[in-house]
Amino acid sequence: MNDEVQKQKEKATEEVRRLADLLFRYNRAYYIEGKPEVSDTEYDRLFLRLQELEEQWPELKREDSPTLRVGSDLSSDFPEVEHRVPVLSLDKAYSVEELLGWMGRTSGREASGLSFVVEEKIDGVSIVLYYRGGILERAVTRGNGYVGNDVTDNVRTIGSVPLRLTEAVDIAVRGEIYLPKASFESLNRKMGNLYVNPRNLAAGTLRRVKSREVAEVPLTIFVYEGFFSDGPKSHLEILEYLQSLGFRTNRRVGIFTNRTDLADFSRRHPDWQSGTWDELEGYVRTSTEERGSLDYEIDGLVVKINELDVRDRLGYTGHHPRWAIAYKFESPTGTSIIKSIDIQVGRTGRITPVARVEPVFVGGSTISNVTLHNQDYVDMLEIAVGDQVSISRRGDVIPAVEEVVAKNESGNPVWNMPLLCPSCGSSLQKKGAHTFCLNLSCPDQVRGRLFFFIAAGQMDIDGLGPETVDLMIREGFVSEPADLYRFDYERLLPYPGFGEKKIEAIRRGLEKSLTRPFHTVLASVGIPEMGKKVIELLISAGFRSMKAIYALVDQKNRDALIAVKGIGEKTVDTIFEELGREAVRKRINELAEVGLAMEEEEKLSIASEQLIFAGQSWCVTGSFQHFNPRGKAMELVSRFGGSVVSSVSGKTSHLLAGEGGGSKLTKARSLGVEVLSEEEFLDLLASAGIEIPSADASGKGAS
Ligand SMILES: NC(=O)c1ccc[n+]([C@@H]2O[C@H](COP(=O)([O-])OP(=O)(O)OC[C@H]3O[C@@H](n4cnc5c(N)ncnc54)[C@H](O)[C@@H]3O)[C@@H](O)[C@H]2O)c1
Ligand SMILES: [Zn+2]
Repeated sequence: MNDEVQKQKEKATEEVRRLADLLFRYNRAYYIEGKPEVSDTEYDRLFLRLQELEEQWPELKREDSPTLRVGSDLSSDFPEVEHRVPVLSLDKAYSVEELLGWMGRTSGREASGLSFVVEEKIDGVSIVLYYRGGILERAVTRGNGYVGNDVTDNVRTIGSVPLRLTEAVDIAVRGEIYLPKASFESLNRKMGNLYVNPRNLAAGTLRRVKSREVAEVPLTIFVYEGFFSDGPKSHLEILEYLQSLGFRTNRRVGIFTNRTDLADFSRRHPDWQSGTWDELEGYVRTSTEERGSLDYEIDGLVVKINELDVRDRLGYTGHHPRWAIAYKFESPTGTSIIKSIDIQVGRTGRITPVARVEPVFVGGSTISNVTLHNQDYVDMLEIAVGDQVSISRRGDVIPAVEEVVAKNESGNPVWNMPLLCPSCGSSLQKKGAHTFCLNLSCPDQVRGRLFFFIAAGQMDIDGLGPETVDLMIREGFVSEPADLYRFDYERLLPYPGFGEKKIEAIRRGLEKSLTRPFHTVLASVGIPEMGKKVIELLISAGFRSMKAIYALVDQKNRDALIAVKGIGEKTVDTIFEELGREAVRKRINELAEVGLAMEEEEKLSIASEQLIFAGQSWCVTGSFQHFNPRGKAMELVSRFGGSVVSSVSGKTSHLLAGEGGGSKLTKARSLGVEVLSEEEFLDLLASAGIEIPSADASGKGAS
């Protein structure tokens, strides 16, 4: 060996050692502590580099190399059991070319050509279910691939995991347990935003020692692999068989082959995508685009050889099967530096730290502010000013700091909440995960409350915008919502920009807002936990007036509220606490005095033939002549039996598209959602005898 080569080898030895040490450490943090130290992209980069070096210098490959094993998530809280089937990781591809290259190589030797099944790679927690005689015997985590943790009691609480199959078979099944995105957001908010993503929350839940706590989290499962002595000959047959046994499988599956019997596949599974290899690229593109609209997180696609005899021949490495590969999506994550951390005072007095970061382009937009939620979140991630952090933005979700990538070098300590409110100077107080300013006349809170009150979707007061209200607060003219109705607007005349006309418009807007129904008035007050949904539940449960709601609180009748389906204990506690506060009651009573509704009017009953939107799911995009804001069109949809969603997905049946509809329109077209113009929508309403508002009735947007 000449000197140059010797030198290179020494360098490689050092790098291999360093990479292996790092990957061991990151595995531990990720799988065992559930607190990743680096982003997945960074982890994957190091992993690939190690693989590359080991290929170049096989003699440097350690027996315990992280590339040879599955990262272990074994915990000492649960008994360990041996797996009876291989439970491994997956080999990875990062581009469609790489994917096709792999498909070409693996099928090269197969004269007849193979077929490949493409599944979504669910970003959840891997689980193996063992059934004996058709009865769930054991549920075991992946562990290190050979030994896993027995979490049967916890998994039994998951409704979609069948405890008894339709046939008395002995079978091992692999699947992914996950938490739907929608449940994650609300649940995590309740837990003080302790988890960075649904996977972490699901993993944390499965490791709870008390199964009763697991049962409270709406986990669900997709199964994607079955092991049994005989039966199915292909992966498609496995999926069909699993379904017939009562398992929940993902219907979003594709099959790609250059074989001539492709038509048979599509006949057999009309709901599955099928095509030739050439069509795979398009499928990957569509899947990538649709990813944000799914109710679960996926981090890629898994491509598997369909023919089981070929699989058997190819077998496994210690790390992954040779007959499957994961195509990983580009992660919607970027890194940036925290320039400063400010705090914001919300309308309820809640204090939120916000990181100001160097602008970074993530998931389709430039981000310069990222919420840090609360002190607990900051402490958990150990965030300090000057730190380099990774920031993610998944789908429509608000941007989040996922982790610290590199600590600042100036020695800045982990950020700490100030002791005093930046707006009013009162002492802050921590309640649960959050910190509050308790001063009800705190200027930021007043501003937040009034802005909320007048906003579109709440009282929606025409002519009265945040700038005017801000001016009035600064001048000390208003501090309570009712003040807006009591103020003499003539007093604004001396201020620049205020003429008779404008003041008349404000008056008209306020006048009109006096007709808003009780549920809108109450929601506009902005009482914590008393949002539109809860108020709707209260009203349908018969608590139709402020008087009736006060009576509940005064009689301390918690049970009556808890009995309302959809209202939880925590909500009841908060409602009781809030409505017990003198300042809150005063605020509401003043609104009654200025003439706002304090009782819900009886709904005119709607004839069943008018429920023209029943069973439909509508979304809206663009702007309209007759519906301004456009939510008014959606109010009609829900009044006449339909449901309304904020983004287009496979479950959306109709899109109402006005002037200038953007990505929702494109997406709706690609998903085959029925698209209606404003004119067509009006025709539909007219034909059902539903009264149509006159064009631009609100006067907003008119010049
Ligand atoms: N950030 C970190 O510090 C860190 C540390 C370790 C691992 N990681 C991440 O985890 C990855 C490796 O982890 P891994 O081995 O647990 O998972 P993986 O990404 O290699 O994927 C394998 C897993 O995918 C799951 N899966 C979901 N849907 C599937 C389907 N339809 N068919 C088959 N399998 C399906 C299975 O549970 C399987 O075990 C790395 O690439 C990295 O992104 C990150
Ligand atoms: Zn304050």
